[in-house]
Amino acid sequence: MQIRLTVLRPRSGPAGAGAATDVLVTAPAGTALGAVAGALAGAVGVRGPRAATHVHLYAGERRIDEQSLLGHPPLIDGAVLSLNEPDPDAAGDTRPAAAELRVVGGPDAGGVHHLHGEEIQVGRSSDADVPLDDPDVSRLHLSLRLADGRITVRDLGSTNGTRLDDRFLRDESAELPEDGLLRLGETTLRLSRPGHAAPAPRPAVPDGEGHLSLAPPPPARPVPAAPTTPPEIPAPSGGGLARALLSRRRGRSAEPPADAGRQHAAVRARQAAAQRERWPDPAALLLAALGPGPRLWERGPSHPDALAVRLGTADLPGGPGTAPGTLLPAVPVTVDLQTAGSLGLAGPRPRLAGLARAVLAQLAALHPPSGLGLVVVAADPALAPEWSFVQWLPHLRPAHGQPCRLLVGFGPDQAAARLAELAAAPAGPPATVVLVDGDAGSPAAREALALLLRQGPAAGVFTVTLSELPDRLPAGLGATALITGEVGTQLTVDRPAAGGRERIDEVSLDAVPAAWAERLARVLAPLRESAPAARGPLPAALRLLDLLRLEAVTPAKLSARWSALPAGAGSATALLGTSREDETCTLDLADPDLLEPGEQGGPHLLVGGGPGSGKTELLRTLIASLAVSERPERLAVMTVEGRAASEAAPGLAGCSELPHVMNHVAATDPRQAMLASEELLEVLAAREELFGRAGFTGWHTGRVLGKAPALVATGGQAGPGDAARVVEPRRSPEAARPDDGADRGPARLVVVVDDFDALLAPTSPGGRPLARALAEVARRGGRLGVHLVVATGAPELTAGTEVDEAAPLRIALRTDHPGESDLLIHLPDAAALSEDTPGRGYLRRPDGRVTAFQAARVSGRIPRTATLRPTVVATDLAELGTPPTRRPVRELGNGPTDLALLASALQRAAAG
Ligand SMILES: Nc1ncnc2c1ncn2[C@@H]1O[C@H](COP(=O)(O)OP(=O)(O)OP(=O)(O)O)[C@@H](O)[C@H]1O
Repeated sequence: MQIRLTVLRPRSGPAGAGAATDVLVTAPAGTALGAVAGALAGAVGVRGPRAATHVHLYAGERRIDEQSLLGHPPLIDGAVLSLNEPDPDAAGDTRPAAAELRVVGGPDAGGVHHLHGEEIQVGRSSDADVPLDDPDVSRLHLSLRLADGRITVRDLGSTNGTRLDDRFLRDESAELPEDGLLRLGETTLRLSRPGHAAPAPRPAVPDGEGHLSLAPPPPARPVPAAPTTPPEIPAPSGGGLARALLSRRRGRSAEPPADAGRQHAAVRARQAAAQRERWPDPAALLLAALGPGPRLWERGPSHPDALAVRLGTADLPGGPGTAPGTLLPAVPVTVDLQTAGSLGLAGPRPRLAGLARAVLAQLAALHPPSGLGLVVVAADPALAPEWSFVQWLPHLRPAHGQPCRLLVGFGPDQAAARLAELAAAPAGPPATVVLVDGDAGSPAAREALALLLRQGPAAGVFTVTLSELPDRLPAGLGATALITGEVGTQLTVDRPAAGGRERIDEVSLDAVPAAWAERLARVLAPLRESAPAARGPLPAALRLLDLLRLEAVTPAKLSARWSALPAGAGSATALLGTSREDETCTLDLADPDLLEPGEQGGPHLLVGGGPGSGKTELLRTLIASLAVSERPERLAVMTVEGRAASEAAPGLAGCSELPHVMNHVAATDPRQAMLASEELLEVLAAREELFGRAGFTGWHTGRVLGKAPALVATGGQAGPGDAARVVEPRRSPEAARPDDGADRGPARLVVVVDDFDALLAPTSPGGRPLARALAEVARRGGRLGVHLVVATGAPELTAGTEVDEAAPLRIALRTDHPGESDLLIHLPDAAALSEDTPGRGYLRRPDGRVTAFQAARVSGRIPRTATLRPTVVATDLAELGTPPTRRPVRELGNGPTDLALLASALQRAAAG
């Protein structure tokens, strides 16, 4: 498990007080805070002998018990821990508030202020109860008076005045209605009752690994259409039904003019409200994230407003149903990135940065990471701190094997790398938005950016570029938004429109402060979408022996299991690990229901995944699990190693000690490979001859019922053991024959191949014939009781081979690219699996069901001596765009592996 936290140094301490350090904590699931508390203190420079024992950590105002588990709230991604004292900034206002004032637009947007007391002053001064960073707002601009459940607003003689909805307030007070809009300077405020009509929060379930699994959003809300028809007017009082009918028959034009005016005003208000609802303001975004509410991550790739960003508000013409010349007050001005392809933002730095933060914030809050990836590039390293908040956004995680910790390009090298990656092969969720702050940094990066501007949109990559000077924006942008100045700030938006282009002047921009953006990003940091196939927590790691209830494995327990098995063809059931839906994840290679009609025997299994995803361990687990499920006379295993094993990567060699494993083939040895391919072909031929049309299962069933088909004589000696013997050449026959001398007929044979892709390489001398023999097994083996389990590290190489096509059981462990996952399980999901959880994957069954599972381990050491050492490493913003240093998994202890313990018990059970 890895979680990213921030540690605050005590404010009351010496130099550096209050400084924050971001850290990456790596620890096994179940680690308590106490195990890393000293290291967390060390990360902010508080060291010494006292550090480990006298460290107190607070989340906000609450002290965290040192027994609290890492990965569980509050110790989850994005958390801020303060050392030895509560975080004074986190003191929440828990008093019930009469009303809420939201900053819905302007240069300091996003704030949500709870109103307490009788009089609240709003202004630019830091002494104001609601301070606003807007140069066009007076120091004390207006006051709000709360009395008798009503709120009145009064302008305090401000320079630029105050507007309440449509009216300028001079010296008089006016009542502020709910949803009333107050406009002062460039800022727009809206009054609302706290919690009023607040949607129920969506469940966000801790997964124990530092994340919260977010329940899917409720079914897509229809996009509120702008109302066009005036509302129905109630029948005039006293007129009765006849008059109402008459007025309707006469049509609306028959209404008196005063009513028409009311109707138009109502339509205008509804149209404005619908547009504001459709394009939420920054304060609404923050509340949706904090909920988390239904609007969080509401825009999947097919959402009608996907990738449309709100840049500010303006008074825009009303739609049909409003009087000619009507302006809708303070309605959102948006740019649809999918239509425009690219967007350039230009203007003075503080406002520009605030606007760009608002753009990124709404992309991240409204779009799920599965539908949108974000990349942030600033070739000028001095600009990087401006973007530090993006490190908390889950949309920047390199889910597709990009060589970096985070999808950022800070500094010229990283900038060039990110842009080149995107220009070469835009890999990512359905869409990617790349924000490029300033010049791209190098000729190559500029070229890549130009290519992205031209060709990116067709590949789902949309660019937002920032420049202080409009003429430094790259050419060929689809839309621009130019900020006019630091005072009287306005935006001029130029965007595509039906039949051409459209320019909108006098737009009040939405800009959000850096602290607001960081707050939103930290709220989003731990959230993960619960994929349909991966709902609920999976354990980080588990032990096969525990899962098989063989914590203390003895020959007697194994013999007892085998004795309970019915006679007949036997099974080939393997318990692989746990899955959420079924608890245990089991597959049966002998399941006759999974075969085509007329076939008997069972299907084959294909396993794929990137380097270190846990393929070999999964094969070992499967072999061990098969061995526990069946006695060796009825189930034999042949292992094939496509690549040379080494001490560090022993491959399947450890399985050779299991009495079921008849033959271990190193395919890198051409002679062994050749012999193995001949043996396999002989097995198939001998079994076809022996079983005839009955097939493996029919033949065995017939024998149990005393109706065995006539045995075929081979070399004068007839016997069902012949077919089995051809796969037992490396072992003494006694090891495979039961002591009772009973001849039970050929065993079911499972051929387990690791690194199958290596067999297909032109440089593999023995590989080709072996691959051809395996293709024959794939084609003919199922009904003969010969099953294939094949692992590939290169699904693109093995796709389309007979082995691939004959495998209705399919597993994808973590892949480097969604395409590889798709080749394996017909879903891209395995590309999003973390490198920190080897053995995690998806199993696709022949009926199309896909189950997330965690494979159990069998080659670990017994748990008491096995551990991962927790580490705390300070992260450096400048390094986030560079490849991560992989920490080798260090297992302590030197006891026997579970596989060795199991092999010894199985050998004794088989012999006894
Ligand atoms: N189910 C599991 N649970 C916990 N750890 C695992 C599991 N499977 C694998 N690992 C860890 O991941 C490491 C890599 O596993 P493994 O060698 O099986 O991967 P691989 O996909 O075969 O890699 P490669 O393609 O490089 O051969 C192992 O050393 C082990 O520590």
